[in-house]
Amino acid sequence: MDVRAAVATKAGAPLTIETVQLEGPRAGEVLVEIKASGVCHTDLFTLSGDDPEGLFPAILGHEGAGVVVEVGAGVTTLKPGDHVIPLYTPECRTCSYCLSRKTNLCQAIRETQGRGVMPDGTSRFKMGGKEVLHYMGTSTFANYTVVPEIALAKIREDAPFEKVCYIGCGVTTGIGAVINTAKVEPGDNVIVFGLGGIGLNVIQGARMAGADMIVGVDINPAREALARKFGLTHFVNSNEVEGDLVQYLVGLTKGGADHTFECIGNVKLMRQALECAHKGWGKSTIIGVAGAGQEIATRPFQLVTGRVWQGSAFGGARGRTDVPKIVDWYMDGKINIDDLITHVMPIDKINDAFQLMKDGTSIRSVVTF
Ligand SMILES: NC(=O)C1=CN([C@@H]2O[C@H](COP(=O)(O)OP(=O)(O)OC[C@H]3O[C@@H](n4cnc5c(N)ncnc54)[C@H](O)[C@@H]3O)[C@@H](O)[C@H]2O)C=CC1
Ligand SMILES: N[C@@H](CCC(=O)N[C@@H](CSC=O)C(=O)NCC(=O)O)C(=O)O
Ligand SMILES: [Zn+2]
Ligand SMILES: [Zn+2]
Repeated sequence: MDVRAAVATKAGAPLTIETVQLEGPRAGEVLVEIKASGVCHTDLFTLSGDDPEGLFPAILGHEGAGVVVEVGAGVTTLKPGDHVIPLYTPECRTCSYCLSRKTNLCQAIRETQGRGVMPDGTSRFKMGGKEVLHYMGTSTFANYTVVPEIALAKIREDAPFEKVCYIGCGVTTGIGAVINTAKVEPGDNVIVFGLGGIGLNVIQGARMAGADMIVGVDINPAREALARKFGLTHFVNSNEVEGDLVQYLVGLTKGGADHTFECIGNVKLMRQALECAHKGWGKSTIIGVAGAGQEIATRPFQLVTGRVWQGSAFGGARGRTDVPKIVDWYMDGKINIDDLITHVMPIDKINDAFQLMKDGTSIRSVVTF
């Protein structure tokens, strides 16, 4: 079938809207009509050429929501008409990672996903007779996509696609990092570096967890007002801090934070986030994704003296199990998504969504089909 997709032809180039041929679902796969997709900083990161796994030409997008159109042979848990959110972290429930109960990083299809192909090693997308690659196993910047059954969360049918698509990455990543990975406790002091589409959800999660001080660090002063609505208690514009930012934050939190989160993807800030965690017990969680060749560093003494450095992918969430529950939280008014979706536009305007992100004007843009 012909589908409309925003194609990333090469690193650094704008996406182009194209008619692409999509083959139907093979065994274990599902054809999904994508109704809406958020644009995450990770899409921009891969498009920029910084992603060591970035491959072109490809159809990016990993924050979608839509409806099942057709299922391939052997698919038992989904049927046409079901509403779904594609998962870049699948949940097969049978691999050793899933069965360990120690991680959400299901590895059932990770190798082929990283090569931009379906689990059988081929792509379903073609343009002008040539293969176009999948991205993160989801490729939601197309009005139809094919996704493995294990990478689809079935969600309730009354949830609006334009809002809950954001649960496909940003909401779950931010709130999940607080609840599942860091396990923030009532009364904890928290510092969040980066108040964008992820960091504001970390703030929202910290408030849900009952944190006391919730400090946000950003260079964009426009982020303060919205962050306060989500639970921020102290805003720090790092461009305005005189002297050492780490010392300033340690002073503000009277000895360091119980938990810090890096939500930018900057290795220097990852170090600062670790070093302003409390001596003896402070935990620093890296969420931001850094480019090829970037490495983190600190004095080992920072860890010897009790700080813990860890990371979080997709908020530690097991997608098929947890995503439907997060959709319920939204529908029950327990979490705020609406105020974070600052721009909605047709897929034809997707390059505007990237520009708004680069300019620091948007929190989340959602493209519709
Ligand atoms: N680990 C995971 O599972 C996931 C990781 N990510 C990553 O999280 C990071 C954040 O993504 P988004 O929130 O969508 O990006 P965003 O662009 O919406 O937000 C980034 C924020 O960082 C701020 N910032 C930039 N440079 C700064 C600096 N030097 N000091 C202080 N603040 C600064 C910006 O002003 C902005 O508010 C990205 O690296 C993204 O790739 C995103 C989703 C999932
Ligand atoms: N491909 C990159 C790393 C990209 C990355 O870290 N992705 C995150 C999700 S970011 C979502 O917006 C993730 O979950 N990673 C786990 C994984 O298995 O990919 C690189 O090679 O550095
Ligand atoms: Zn993302
Ligand atoms: Zn698995």
